[in-house]
This record gives sequence, structure tokens and C-alpha cells, in this order.
Amino acid sequence: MERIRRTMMFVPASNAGMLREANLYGADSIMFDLEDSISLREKDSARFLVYQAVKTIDYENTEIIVRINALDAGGRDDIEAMVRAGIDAVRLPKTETAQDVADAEEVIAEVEEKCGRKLGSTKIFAAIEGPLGVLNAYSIATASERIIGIAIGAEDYVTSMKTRRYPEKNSEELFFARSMIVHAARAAGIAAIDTVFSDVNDMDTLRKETEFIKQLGFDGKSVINPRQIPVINKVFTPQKKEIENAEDVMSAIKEAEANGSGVIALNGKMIDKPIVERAQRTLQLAKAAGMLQEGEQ
Ligand SMILES: CC(=O)SCCNC(=O)CCNC(=O)[C@H](O)C(C)(C)COP(=O)(O)OP(=O)(O)OC[C@H]1O[C@@H](n2cnc3c(N)ncnc32)[C@H](O)[C@@H]1OP(=O)(O)O
Ligand SMILES: O=C([O-])CC(=O)C(=O)O
Ligand SMILES: [Mg+2]
Repeated sequence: MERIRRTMMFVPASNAGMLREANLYGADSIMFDLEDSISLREKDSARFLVYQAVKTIDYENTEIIVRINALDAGGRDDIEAMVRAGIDAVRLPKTETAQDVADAEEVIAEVEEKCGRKLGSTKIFAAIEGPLGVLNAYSIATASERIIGIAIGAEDYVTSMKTRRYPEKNSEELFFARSMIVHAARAAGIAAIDTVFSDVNDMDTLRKETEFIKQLGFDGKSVINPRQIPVINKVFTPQKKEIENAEDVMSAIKEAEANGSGVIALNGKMIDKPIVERAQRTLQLAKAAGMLQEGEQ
């Protein structure tokens, strides 16, 4: 079954308590951070803590991702330890070009070979956090067979654009970058993940922002605090009414096909191929979110 990625929670890797409890909050993916939430003097101990955590804690079926440092700032050591620990994917920060992905992939492949892991088993998420990366989004998204998704990192992006975030103005400063990233991901057939929302007490704006990025086509959102998870998961989980509507669409099109037609009206609305594909997608997501059993519909 397809992996659902509504929420990817950043967990600062220097905090042993957070590492231990990271799986308790219902995030679809956990993303241990070795990069910007870790001070320089804690980098080595944080890497060691994540290695131990991944080796010894049962995170069950949750996807385990680690955000590494730039290759010339400790990232090679991060890859060495994380591939050995057996994580699912590496998140590359501040990806600017396809070459950045190729460079990381070379190190990952070397370590896989050295420690006997299956070649290609460590996947890559590339975070795009600056204007050059945005302009190169499609070549980044297609730079490696290992890439399973791209994400926008808005805090660094607005900083490099010499602006700031304006959630109170519908985040218009992010519209171009979000559009580029979601188009690149869709054209490449991989996941598109939106950026963090930094006010951990403003659930109302978080919900509105999540509804908006869902409207653009994103699969999910990066998270910085457990309290944000239920808000985002709810927006990205098909609701009962949507599931019922998708089931009605599937029944209607079966009836049309039985009568030799590819189009039919349901409650005054036209149903044909793209609408059927959307209904199938809703049912797939509902299954992945545990709302429907495998085999239903
Ligand atoms: C721009 C970027 O690079 S963003 C990515 C890097 N940044 C991060 O990873 C930051 C992650 N988030 C955090 O560190 C924190 O949530 C903060 C600093 C934003 C807010 O901290 P607080 O106000 O103390 O959080 P809060 O009071 O809601 O914490 C409640 C509980 O959740 C835990 N928690 C909070 N955030 C996280 C997290 N990201 N992962 C795991 N557990 C967490 C706390 O340890 C606490 O647990 P406890 O009740 O057992 O003590
Ligand atoms: O990737 C993210 O959403 C967090 C981040 O590093 C940024 O916003 O710069
Ligand atoms: Mg960043």
C-alpha cells in the first residue's frame, strides 16, 4: 500500500527525550534533525544519539528520515552513520542543483556498499530552500532514482529572498516557490511536502495554511511540534462525506460502463475519467489512513 505522508515531524536530534518519544504523537514520518536545530558543539553527540535511537528504539511502521548537514559541513559523517543505522531516507537541506543530489547519492552508495546494505535502499528527500533550488526544482526532482519527494523550506527561502513570512497575508511571498515545487514533484511522480509553520500556538492559521497547500496539490507538511499533527492530519485525511462521494462515483461509472458509456451524471454533476481517477485517489488515501479496509471498494 502507498505510504501516506501528511505529517513529517522534525525532532531536534540533541534531545534524547524527544528522540525516545517521537513515535507517540501520530506523525506519518519522523525527521530527526542534525542540521539547523543543532548547535555546532552538539553536532557529533546528536549524530551519535540518532544512531543509537534508530538502532535500539522500535519506531514501528513510522518512516524514519534524518535531515543531514551540508556535505562539506559534517554531512558525509551524517550519511555514514545514518546509512549504517538503516534509516529509510536522508533529507538533504538547501538543495540548489541536481549535482547536490548526485554528490550525496555517491556518498550514500559508497556507504551502502561498505556496510552491506542493499544498493538503492536509502531514499532521498530534497529540501529546496532558496531561489536557485526553486528554479532547478524539476532537475532536482529527477536527479536520482532514490528521490521520493521534494520539500520547500520557507524559513531559509524567505531569508534568501530578503523578505519574511506573511501568514496574515495568505503567504503570497511563497506562492511562486510552492507552485514550482508542487509542479516539479507532480511532473516527476514523487511526493511534494510543504514547509513548517513556526507559530506553535496558532492552530487556526495552521489549519488555513494546510487547507491552502492541499488545494495546491501538496501531499503533506513538515511539522515542528506534536500539537500541529492532528490539525494537519485531519485536513489531509479524506472525510466520511468525501469517501461516500468517491464510492458513489465508482458505482455510477460502473453503471455507465455496463451501458457502454464513459460518462454519466451524478446529482447533476458530470462523471468521466479524471473525476473517476480523483475518486480512486480519495479511496487510496482513505485506505492508507486506515479509514477503509483493504479490499473495500
Ligand atoms: C527552520 C527549521 O529548520 S525548522 C526545523 C528545525 N527545528 C526543530 O526541529 C524544532 C522542533 N520543535 C521544538 O523544538 C519545539 O516544539 C519548540 C521549541 C518549537 C516549542 O517548544 P515547546 O514550547 O517547549 O513545546 P511544547 O511545550 O509544545 O512541548 C510539549 C511536549 O512535546 C514535546 N515536543 C515538542 N516539540 C517536539 C518535537 N519537535 N519532536 C518531539 N517532541 C516534541 C516536548 O518535549 C514536550 O514533551 P513533554 O510534555 O514530554 O515534556
Ligand atoms: O524545511 C522546512 O520546512 C524547515 C526549514 O529548514 C526552513 O523552513 O528553512
Ligand atoms: Mg532551513
